[in-house]
Amino acid sequence: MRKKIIAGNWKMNKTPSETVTLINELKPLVETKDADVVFCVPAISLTTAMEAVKGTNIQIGAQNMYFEESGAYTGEIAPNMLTDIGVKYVIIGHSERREYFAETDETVNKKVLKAFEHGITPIICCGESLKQREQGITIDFVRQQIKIAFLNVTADQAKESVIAYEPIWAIGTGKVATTEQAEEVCKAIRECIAEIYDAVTAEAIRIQYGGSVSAASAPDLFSQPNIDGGLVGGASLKVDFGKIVNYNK
Ligand SMILES: O=C(CO)COP(=O)(O)O
Repeated sequence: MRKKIIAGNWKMNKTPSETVTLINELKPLVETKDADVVFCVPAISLTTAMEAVKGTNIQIGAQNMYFEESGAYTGEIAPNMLTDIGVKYVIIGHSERREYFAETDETVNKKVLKAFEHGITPIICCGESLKQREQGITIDFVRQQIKIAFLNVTADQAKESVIAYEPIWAIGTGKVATTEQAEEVCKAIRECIAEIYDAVTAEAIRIQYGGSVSAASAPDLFSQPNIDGGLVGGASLKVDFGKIVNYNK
């Protein structure tokens, strides 16, 4: 049985002091033993967020990381800067980073490999645009993203990975994918992992759904056999996140 993982992607929201306030507000609401709960906060707030969750089971994640160790890469964050403060998760290849910051399947793969070198768990994002869905190429497209993201990743590493399936047309639009649409693609992703590795790896890997997840849609989505939780944007900044984490109560 895979443990659920429910992560909030705060995107570019909340100052460091606002981060502390929001974490203190959410802390009592997201207490659960049933799921891993992760707050992915802006890089500048990682240290304060780590302090704010001390003594709880909440984990802190970054929203991006560079694939080099150190050097002349102005504005980037190195993996050992994350591990130094105890960050355990990093979102890799979010569609917003692909769209606005030139992330490609190849840079995603480099970052995934680098994260594992440092013992950081990547939350690897994939998902189709509305045009691709309308063209009927969703599964082909997502399979390609997954195959490239996992190049040279070992089976043991893949078992620890988290994949977030986020259809771009459902992000920030209030237009959540239907439970059937989300389950269909998450199942296809698991089958793709089984083809690359084996059934045991496919059974172990955790696959989230992301895109306008709300307290109302979470129970159905997270009860699907191939959906192991969610990557939540807007609703992770509100008390609603507590309801999403406790979707089954
Ligand atoms: O992009 C997302 C999470 O990474 C989803 O964002 P929303 O939940 O705001 O649609």
